[in-house]
Amino acid sequence: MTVTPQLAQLVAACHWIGQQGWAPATGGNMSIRAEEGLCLLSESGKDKGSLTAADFIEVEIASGLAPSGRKPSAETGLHTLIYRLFPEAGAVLHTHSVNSTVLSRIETGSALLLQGYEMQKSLSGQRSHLDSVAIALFDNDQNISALAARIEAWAQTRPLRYGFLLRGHGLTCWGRDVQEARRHLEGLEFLFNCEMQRRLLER
Ligand SMILES: CSC[C@@H](O)[C@@H](O)C(=O)COP(=O)(O)O
Ligand SMILES: [Zn+2]
Repeated sequence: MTVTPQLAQLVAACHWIGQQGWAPATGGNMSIRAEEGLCLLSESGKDKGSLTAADFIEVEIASGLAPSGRKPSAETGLHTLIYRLFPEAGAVLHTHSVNSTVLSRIETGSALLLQGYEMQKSLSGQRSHLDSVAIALFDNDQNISALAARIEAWAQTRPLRYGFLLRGHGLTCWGRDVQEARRHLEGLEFLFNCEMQRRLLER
């Protein structure tokens, strides 16, 4: 497989995610959009902090099938959903940090509201800490097709921007390219950390 600059950046992002402790024990999955209706997705069950370019599998965005017969992520259906919903999305990063896992359980509503933080401006298009950023929050489901259908239905009536949380599971976020997806991931994780500590201290 040709190692494009985006694939090289994705592999580097996976190593960084591993170093942050956001992909413990094979958790997490990562992908980029490729040519001709394909995406390149991490192979299921690997340690995502030590992936190489050879650990990424071509998957058809329309069908979710891997022509090679290799086994892409168990959460392939969420990556392909994002590429179908958002033509501008070029990279998707899914992580299992402690903060996203716990906060998504503490918050019982259908979105985590972030407001009052300068770091909201790490999210493309955000201009002020005075604005409110809603990160959609869905109940987790082992049936990925059912989960993807719920997320798709939500996105038909409400804005779905930057990423979404899965309750007790983690964060899936995206960007135009690996660089933007990585900035969104780092910004959101920083904001989750702040929000977690604010909720603990303000009780
Ligand atoms: C540690 S198991 C976690 C998995 O069920 C899943 O949530 C995950 O993120 C990784 O699955 P994978 O199939 O390796 O992409
Ligand atoms: Zn996961």
